[in-house]
Amino acid sequence: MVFNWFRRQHNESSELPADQQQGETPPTQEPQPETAESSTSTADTAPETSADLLAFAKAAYKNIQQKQQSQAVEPESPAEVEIETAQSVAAPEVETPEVETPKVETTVSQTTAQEVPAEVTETAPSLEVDATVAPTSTEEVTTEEAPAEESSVTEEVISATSAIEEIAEAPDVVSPEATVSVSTPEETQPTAPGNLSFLERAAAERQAKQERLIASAIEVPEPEIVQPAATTTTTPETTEEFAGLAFDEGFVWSAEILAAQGRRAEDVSIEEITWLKKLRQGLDKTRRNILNQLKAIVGQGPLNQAAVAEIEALLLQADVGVEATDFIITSLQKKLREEVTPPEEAIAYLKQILRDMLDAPVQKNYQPAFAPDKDTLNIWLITGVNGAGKTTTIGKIAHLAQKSGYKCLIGAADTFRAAAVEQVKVWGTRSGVEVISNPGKNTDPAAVVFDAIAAAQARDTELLLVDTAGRLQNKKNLMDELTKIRRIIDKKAPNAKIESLLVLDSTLGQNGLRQAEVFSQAAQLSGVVLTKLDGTAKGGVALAVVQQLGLPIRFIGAGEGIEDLRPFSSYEFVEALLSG
Ligand SMILES: Nc1nc2c(ncn2[C@@H]2O[C@H](COP(=O)(O)OP(=O)(O)OP(=O)(O)O)[C@@H](O)[C@H]2O)c(=O)[nH]1
Repeated sequence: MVFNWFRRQHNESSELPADQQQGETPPTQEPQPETAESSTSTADTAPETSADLLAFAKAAYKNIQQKQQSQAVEPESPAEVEIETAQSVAAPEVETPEVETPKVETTVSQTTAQEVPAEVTETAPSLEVDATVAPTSTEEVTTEEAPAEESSVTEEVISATSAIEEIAEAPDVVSPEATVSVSTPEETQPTAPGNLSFLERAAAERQAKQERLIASAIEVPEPEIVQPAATTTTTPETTEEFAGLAFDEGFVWSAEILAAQGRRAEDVSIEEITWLKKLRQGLDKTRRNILNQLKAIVGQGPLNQAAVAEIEALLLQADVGVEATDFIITSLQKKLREEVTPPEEAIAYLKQILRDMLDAPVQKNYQPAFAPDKDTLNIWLITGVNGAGKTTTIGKIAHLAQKSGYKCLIGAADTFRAAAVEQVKVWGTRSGVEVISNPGKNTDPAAVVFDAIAAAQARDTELLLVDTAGRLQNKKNLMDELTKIRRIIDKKAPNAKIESLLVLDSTLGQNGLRQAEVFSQAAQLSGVVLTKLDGTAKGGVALAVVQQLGLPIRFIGAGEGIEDLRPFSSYEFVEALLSG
């Protein structure tokens, strides 16, 4: 099953035609349920009290653990996966579409299958902590399960095994890792007196071993790790960590955000939690520095002049922009003047104002979810000034599309800078998506787009991402170039669904907006990708973007890694911005 990141639901099979897939997709809640009156309204199934929410988070954590364990038990021969993925990645220049297409498809499923092993691998260091206690412990475990080669070894193993079993059964003694680790030293074989019977000798050995095991177990540097990490089925503790995922405040918050959107605990995935934690962490600066104070003021009741001035200053500092700030203050004042609003409700209302603002452009041209249409060619032109994160964004979207079951291709049409093509190719390799480029110098970008569309049509590509030049020095040139590209698309792929997305660096705040205005005049923009939201105090620029440009935010980036970009959700964004 492929998780469609764009639609936030599982595709039953990425291979099925769209009409069949719809039938097989399990019904899910809209990602943003709180569009109406009450921001506290949740889906019927969503837990309501904090105790319920904690239980939900625990259940979600346990489910993720179990999924990870079952996947770890059945490894998908990572060696093969790697080889084949590498093959498909390493052959971007192959011309024959018939050969290429199945490869791309293979990459899709394998990339998905690879995720978990990759994540499990990431957790290796924590598991290796045990291994360092007993460097050969892994071998020992293997030996235990495999038939022993020599009888003396067998004997040794039998007694060691029974000792392990006994100790494992004994309460509060030692974790299996520690137990295994101590079984290493072969040279410490007991020297049982020759006149003892075999059973007596074995019992003596067992006794001696047990003593040694207990003694060594006490030496384990972290005695609190008594719980067997790999087999934990008890309720997660706050300090618990599994597969690199800690059950901490961030996990609970993320689980709550998913619960509020009607997700079931068993459907919560490690990737969604990881992303939400990252988003919240990324917006930490904006939240802590500015918007938390805003919450405090709003929570005090009707706004007096001083409070209005303070809110104004706070919002402007967060780069919310004058227009959006005015709108927020006017809406708040109206509400707080009309009725006595307890702090919690005032904050909920503030969240609703922000969500409504962020969703306004989407509601004008209603689209249920921003996603490439299945079984048709979608062409997304990616524009933006150099350094905004354009190339990185293309790579991340390509990765997301692959993972979500779309056949994807990249057209390297930023031919103005030679390095740009190379950079896009690197990201193509990372995401396992082919890049169509023209190696010649000063190639016409429109010609590259032409080739890329031809390749996309030959391969039944569903999403063609086109990198475009981002220089701003000459607005007319930019406009001419983009117009030419649009003309080629209209001619060559008249039925394609076209989006023109502007990549905007959020750390630039209001300055970025001025660039955006130039682009929106030149490029018939249909949406924005907001990058570098991690670590900026200017997260409020998202509100300025929609208010001033009237454009919806389609994706947000919160890090340099391939997983650090996701489709935008106003609900998640506002919660990350305003939840303490
Ligand atoms: N922290 C952070 N860095 C990012 C993010 N997105 C991109 N970057 C970084 O921003 C820098 C510029 O990104 P690019 O993708 O090369 O930007 P570009 O717009 O293609 O610019 P050119 O390469 O100059 O054409 C790189 O160092 C990226 O790693 C993000 O969401 N967070």
